[in-house]
Amino acid sequence: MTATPSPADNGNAISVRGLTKRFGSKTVVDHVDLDVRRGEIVGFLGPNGSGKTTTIRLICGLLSPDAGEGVCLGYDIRTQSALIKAETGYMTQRFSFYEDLTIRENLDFVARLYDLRPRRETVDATLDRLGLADRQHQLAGQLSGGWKQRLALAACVMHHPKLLLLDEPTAGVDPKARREFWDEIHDLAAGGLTVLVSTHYMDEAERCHRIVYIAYGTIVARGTVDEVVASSGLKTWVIRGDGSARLMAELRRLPGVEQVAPFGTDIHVVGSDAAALETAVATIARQHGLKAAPGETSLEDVFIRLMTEAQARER
Ligand SMILES: Nc1ncnc2c1ncn2[C@@H]1O[C@H](COP(=O)(O)OP(=O)(O)OP(=O)(O)O)[C@@H](O)[C@H]1O
Repeated sequence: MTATPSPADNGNAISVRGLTKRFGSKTVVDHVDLDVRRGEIVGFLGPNGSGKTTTIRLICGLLSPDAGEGVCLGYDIRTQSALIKAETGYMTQRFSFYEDLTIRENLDFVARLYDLRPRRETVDATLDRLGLADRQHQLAGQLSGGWKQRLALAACVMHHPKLLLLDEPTAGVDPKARREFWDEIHDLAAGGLTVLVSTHYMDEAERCHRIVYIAYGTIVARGTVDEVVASSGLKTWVIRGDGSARLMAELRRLPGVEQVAPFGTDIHVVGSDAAALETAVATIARQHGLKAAPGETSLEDVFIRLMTEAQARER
């Protein structure tokens, strides 16, 4: 397929403005602006039902927006969805295979579907590229979660897309397989592929070049992980040595304390009023003869705060 890409993308693989989608009376994507540079890995985070999947589908033209506009890979998301799909790999939350076919047979099926030629060489190259060659004759149904996911990724990149849209690709996959999957994603991005990936995992967010946080269909934070943590204005103290429920309950009652969470035998105490937080922590530490020290605010602390704020706005 050929078409002249629009010059309006300014080097971005994705550039959308005011993207809005309603289902019935509910607005699930609400004036979303999003830019993703070519070769960038952007993490898309947010609570369940916040609009991540819907936004991804709008970007690749699987759904049409009720309002808003944009370009993806230089093509208009409203009118050129076939061209976008041809150059995009989309891994959905529940990828499926023929369980009674081997890895090779599954990939061969996908290659036929997309009329990829030369088919045999394309499948061979994909098996090699994703480290699947040694297992090519294993039945898909007998693979572990990590290998199934690798097969799904292979099926998505076999046609050499320019953009990968990954919707919670590592749900239910063990940490080692997740790490290998992310190494693969970074290799692909280093080769020029652009990746937009939705996830609920903090460690995965930290492996993205940039993150975008969406709540109730609205983007409420974006930037590098450090930028998002810094812009939250949250401070964290760590009280060492007593993670008891009683101590946590006492802390929660004090002004300046917004979040209290146990980490082993430590307690992490988080708040946005630095002075009030320090007073609260010092009071409790003194009363109980415990040590307290300033700690690092985690991305998880920031996301919990963003979620709480978004819930309060919705009420
Ligand atoms: N086809 C549809 N018809 C009606 N409502 C829908 C449809 N698709 C999604 N929704 C609703 O839109 C909202 C956003 O859903 P979406 O799947 O985009 O969220 P998400 O952020 O991807 O969630 P999760 O993290 O759980 O995958 C949800 O309330 C969902 O129930």
